[in-house]
Amino acid sequence: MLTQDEIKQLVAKQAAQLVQNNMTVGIGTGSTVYWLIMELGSRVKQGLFFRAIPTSKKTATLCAQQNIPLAALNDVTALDITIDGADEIDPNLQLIKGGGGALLQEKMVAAASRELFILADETKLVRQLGKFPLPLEVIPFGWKQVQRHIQATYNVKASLRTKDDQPFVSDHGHYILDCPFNKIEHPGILTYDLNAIPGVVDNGLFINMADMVLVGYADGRTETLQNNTAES
Ligand SMILES: O=C(CO)[C@H](O)[C@H](O)COP(=O)(O)O
Repeated sequence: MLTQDEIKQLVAKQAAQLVQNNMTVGIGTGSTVYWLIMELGSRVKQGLFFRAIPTSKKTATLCAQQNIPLAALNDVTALDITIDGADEIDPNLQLIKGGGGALLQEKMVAAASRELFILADETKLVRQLGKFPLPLEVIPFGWKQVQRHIQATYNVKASLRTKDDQPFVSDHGHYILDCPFNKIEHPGILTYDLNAIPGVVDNGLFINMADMVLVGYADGRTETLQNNTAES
């Protein structure tokens, strides 16, 4: 049986084969994507040339260490593909992302891509989104107002994400509120409602964005799930 980390390596290795010469590729953030970057680094050593648009400072640093050429989102008109991880994936391939705090840049890069390809180990598949606390990226000014709004509207206790006993600060200088909705009945509606709250920059729901999910299982199998439904 494979460990979770070995499953991440397995799917990352397969996904790295999607990258072809001269492509512009969005590179996600997280422990699964770490293995993707390592694999792409080896392919670059063997002569592959592509441009990476990183979704976080962490990913940019890892790509640079692997000699993967980087470009900024503003330097390109469109990306061929973005490969990223996810925190939860429902049967319609709706996602919760942002466990690593990079949701804003991840969503912008994914939105500019012709295809969003998600890598996951089987623990990320859920029947309904919401067990994983939904990250809300908020501006630090008046963040407690947003927290109160979430409590009053949804009866959900949003907690300020911290790191070393200090508020976690995103690459863009924002805070993150983690919101344990538990069950999200209508993610497509919730994403609009949340983003309409003053002070919210974005939320971790990725609705109708993923085209494919490559899932790895502990027994070494992998499976590709395709997006064939629209969100209710
Ligand atoms: O959204 C993300 C970062 O903001 C990651 O893709 C998500 O948290 C999954 O991470 P991992 O591959 O480490 O399980």
